[in-house]
Amino acid sequence: AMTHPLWPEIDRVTREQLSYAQQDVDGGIWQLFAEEGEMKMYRRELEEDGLVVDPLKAVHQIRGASAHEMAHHFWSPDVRFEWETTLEQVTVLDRISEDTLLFLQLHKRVWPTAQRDALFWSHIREIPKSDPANCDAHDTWIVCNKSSEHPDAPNDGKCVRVDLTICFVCQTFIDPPVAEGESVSRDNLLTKITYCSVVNPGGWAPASVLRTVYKREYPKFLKRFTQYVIDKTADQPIAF
Ligand SMILES: O=S(=O)(CCO)c1ccc(-c2ccc(C3CCCC3)c([C@@H]3C[C@@H]3c3ccccn3)c2)cc1
Repeated sequence: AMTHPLWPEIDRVTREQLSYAQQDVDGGIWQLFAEEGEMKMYRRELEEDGLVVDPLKAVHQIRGASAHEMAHHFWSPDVRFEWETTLEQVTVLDRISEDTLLFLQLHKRVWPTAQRDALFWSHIREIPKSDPANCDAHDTWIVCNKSSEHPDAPNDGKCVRVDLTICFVCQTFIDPPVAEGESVSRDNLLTKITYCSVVNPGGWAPASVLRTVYKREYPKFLKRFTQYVIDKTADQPIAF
């Protein structure tokens, strides 16, 4: 709840990530490295202590599912294995509040690097209409994932612990607009997605291997995830 010791960090980081996600990808610092249909993926080449960190920013737009549906399925532990292909284990260590969970994830080993795990809080919230970040969207949702500590998941050296900050921002526009009182169909839902990720691999990994994995895995993940939500919600009433 709001009184949880992590709450101030969760609130601050979520706000910071929302504004970071909404900054335009000016061609200057961001390098377009993948483009498929409406999906465009950018990265910045960045190394910290010789480790590839390469911040990533992806923008995508889809029809047929709402911002709430996209954000909810990205956040929900129950469906994670239905779309995430790089995980071996997912554990929810703590339910910090109704909309904030503490995850421990074991990632599949990326040869020849050591196996990685990730310990992070995951917070979902709707951005109120009054918030200027919402601009003219029908609804705006954000999921923010940020590495954290937890007594039940000490960094025991069996795995290399990554450090990650991730945000998944979704905005739904009703396009074309429908008259008051008219029902909205799924075809009218135009949802814009911005996905930002900074993953520090936490220990040595060859730059060439990581950059190859990033180039392969990120486009695959965003395409697979969005299609999964569209398919899963197709015959259900729209959840805004
Ligand atoms: O958006 S999320 O929160 C979705 C919840 O799972 C998330 C996304 C990605 C990661 C992640 C963690 C570790 C690693 C590497 C680092 C060295 C060896 C493994 C990677 C590499 C980049 C590749 C990758 C990219 C996309 C998806 C999965 N794998 C990614 C973690 C969380």
